[in-house]
Amino acid sequence: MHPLQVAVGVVKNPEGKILISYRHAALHQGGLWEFPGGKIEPSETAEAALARELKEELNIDVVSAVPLITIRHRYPDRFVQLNVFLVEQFSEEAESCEGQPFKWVAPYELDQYEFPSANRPIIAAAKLPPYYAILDDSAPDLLLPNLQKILNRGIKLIQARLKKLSPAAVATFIEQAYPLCQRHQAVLLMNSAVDCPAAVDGIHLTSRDLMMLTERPENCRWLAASCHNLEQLQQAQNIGVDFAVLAPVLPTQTHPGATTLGWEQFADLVAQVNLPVYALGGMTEASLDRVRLRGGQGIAAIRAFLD
Ligand SMILES: Nc1nc2c([nH]c(=O)n2[C@H]2C[C@H](O)[C@@H](COP(=O)(O)OP(=O)(O)OP(=O)(O)O)O2)c(=O)[nH]1
Ligand SMILES: [Mg+2]
Repeated sequence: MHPLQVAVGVVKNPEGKILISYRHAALHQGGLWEFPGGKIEPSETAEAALARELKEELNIDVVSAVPLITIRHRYPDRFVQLNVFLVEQFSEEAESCEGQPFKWVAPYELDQYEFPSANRPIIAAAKLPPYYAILDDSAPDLLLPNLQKILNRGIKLIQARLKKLSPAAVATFIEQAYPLCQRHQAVLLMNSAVDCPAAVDGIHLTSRDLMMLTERPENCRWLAASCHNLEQLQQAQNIGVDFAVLAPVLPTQTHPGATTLGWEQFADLVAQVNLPVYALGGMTEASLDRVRLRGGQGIAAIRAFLD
């Protein structure tokens, strides 16, 4: 059976607030909040349906939309494919054209609203930025200067992969790095291979640690995982990981000679799970459009943000 095709917009205004609207109780999945959108007509592209729905529902003219995430979800009574776009460029002020209540909310406030169950990964994708920097300790003296470089570049999501440092050195690093990240409103995750002595914003699981879990660890604000194949991506989805990093997409200096997925397999794997997925391996900031066209959330990199 083919899913019902739906176009959905995560509309973000210049202050970074996101538009949510209330689904009338009589509708399928009614009485819940949603991102605006609706069914794609047989003759329409997803982009055209998105523009039409946002005009009909909110009188918004879409200027540009980029793919954010695609969700396939089976409700007891309906199988849907939600083709979700990020809309940061639009004209006209939003208004309620169908009498539906709507609100602009900060990304962190999205958790306070009840959405249809298919929306959980959409909310993660809406909160997550396009770039994910991996800070490694191959040169321990450069850890803080490199972190500063990444933050100055405006990167808002960072993983500390400190596999060589002693626990004491990790503790000292966090003492300095975490307040710095908070001042820049950046999220700091610690790789699960590191014995983390102090609180940060969450954990990035190695693929090995991911496969050993049977459920999501408690008290973990953000949970990410490294994946290399479908089995790992599915495990990440099953235990409720917020986002995954899929690697290596292209050849890289850090892993010379490793077998790479290539773009086609990246797209094919991403399409099989409902998760925001960052591409890692041979990426630069300029690869973002290519990743988005293949269903990815964005770019993860070790060196690309340090040049
Ligand atoms: N617009 C939207 N639909 C969602 C979201 N999450 C979710 O599961 N859905 C589902 C609910 C519905 O089964 C389907 C959207 O179909 P719909 O019936 O609202 O479509 P529409 O706006 O074209 O409505 P209509 O004119 O046909 O009444 O997608 C979401 O965040 N936004
Ligand atoms: Mg609608």
